[in-house]
Amino acid sequence: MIYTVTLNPSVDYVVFSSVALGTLNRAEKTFKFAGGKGINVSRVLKAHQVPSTTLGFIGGFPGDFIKEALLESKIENDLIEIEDDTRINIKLKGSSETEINAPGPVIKQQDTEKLLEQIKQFKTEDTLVLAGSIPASMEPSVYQQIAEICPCKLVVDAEKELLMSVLASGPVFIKPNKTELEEIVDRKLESDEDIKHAARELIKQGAKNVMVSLGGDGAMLISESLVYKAEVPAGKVVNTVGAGDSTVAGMLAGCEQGLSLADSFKLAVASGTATAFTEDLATYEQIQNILPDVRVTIV
Ligand SMILES: Nc1ncnc2c1ncn2[C@@H]1O[C@H](COP(=O)(O)OP(=O)(O)O)[C@@H](O)[C@H]1O
Ligand SMILES: O=P(O)(O)OC[C@H]1O[C@](O)(COP(=O)(O)O)[C@@H](O)[C@@H]1O
Repeated sequence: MIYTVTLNPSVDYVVFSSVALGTLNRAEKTFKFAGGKGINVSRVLKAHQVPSTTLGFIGGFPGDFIKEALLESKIENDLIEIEDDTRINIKLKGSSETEINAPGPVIKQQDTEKLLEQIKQFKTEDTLVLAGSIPASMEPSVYQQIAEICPCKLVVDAEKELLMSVLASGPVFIKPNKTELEEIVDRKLESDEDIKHAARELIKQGAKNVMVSLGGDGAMLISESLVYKAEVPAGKVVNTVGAGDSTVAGMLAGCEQGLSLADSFKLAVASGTATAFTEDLATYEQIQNILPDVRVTIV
């Protein structure tokens, strides 16, 4: 089983509107989606017909919205109910994309312990996807703690210290975007060669594979001995929220379906791009339509 863990889920409130600060703006259209990185990974895995169970903390009316959405999509969950409200993140789609992600609810120590107990029960053949930020009330060491007790394969998509803290546990893959990788190595990455070297620094610290997403420039997959680059087709970008999560889900789906590393990577990038070209997360058909136009090469 694939378990996705989202410590800080969100309702994503997507607002298509021109934005002028300090005055009234009227939106053209709005959408509410069940979000947060692990939840998005589960939703796109579902599109690939790969089952998963989503874990984490959920509370209040935004929590009810997310549970309802998971139920509707027939995604299993073992979410822990908390008293505080799950956050609402604002995604403004004007002439450019602006995001405001909230800090998240208060998580009590006893609830963190419940989650750790759930994770300890996983089997060696399971996969745990640990993704996204942690609520401001949680200890930053929680990712490291989870990685250390996790008895199965680990996949991580998170920023800076959270990501760094799990490397020693040997995640099978991690997915920083280029900006996140630059922040980690504390320098600008101008070329594929620069990205490769930066990714290999994380491999030296324990990561098995590093998938670096490059927005409209596609992605790179770097391991100790190989480097793949994927280029994406041109298209109309509608909403990139969840594109990175879709990439993670596509990679997992490919591996789960027994595809080669290169073909899994191709499916990952097609999944990310298909999501960037649509309002919500991509459907199976949208991903399949993009797939033949993704070009993967060894660099
Ligand atoms: N402008 C775009 N055009 C085409 N594909 C895109 C675009 N932006 C994102 N994607 C796709 O989504 C993937 C993840 O996007 P990225 O922005 O790098 O990740 P994150 O959402 O984690 O910041 C990319 O590797 C690519 O496949
Ligand atoms: O946990 P964080 O880092 O605040 O990110 C949460 C946000 O990221 C998302 O999961 C989207 O992530 P990506 O665009 O990186 O795929 C949203 O659903 C959510 O609002």
